[in-house]
Amino acid sequence: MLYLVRMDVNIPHDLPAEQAQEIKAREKAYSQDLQRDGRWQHIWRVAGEYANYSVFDVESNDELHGLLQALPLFPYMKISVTPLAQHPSAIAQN
Ligand SMILES: O=C(O)CC1=CCC(=O)O1
Repeated sequence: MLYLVRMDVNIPHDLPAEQAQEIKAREKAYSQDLQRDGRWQHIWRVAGEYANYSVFDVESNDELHGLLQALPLFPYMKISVTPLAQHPSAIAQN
């Protein structure tokens, strides 16, 4: 199942810079592991915003929820999820 996910990141200004850097490093490693195993298919920066659009390919809502909840930046994110279905005019199937 495919999901379009938007993540808006809002790190509090009073979080120590070193701690923020450590969380971002863990976020990157976590994200890249999921990209390598194919479940995090795309990640795009929203131009001009501290936000991304991502596409996940997972088995269920519960699996997606588990992956998102485990994001190191999860406590500092607003996340919106859009389930994707096939478009009848698409020439490529996912
Ligand atoms: O910077 C972001 O958009 C948040 C994020 C998600 C995965 C990652 O590496 O950074």
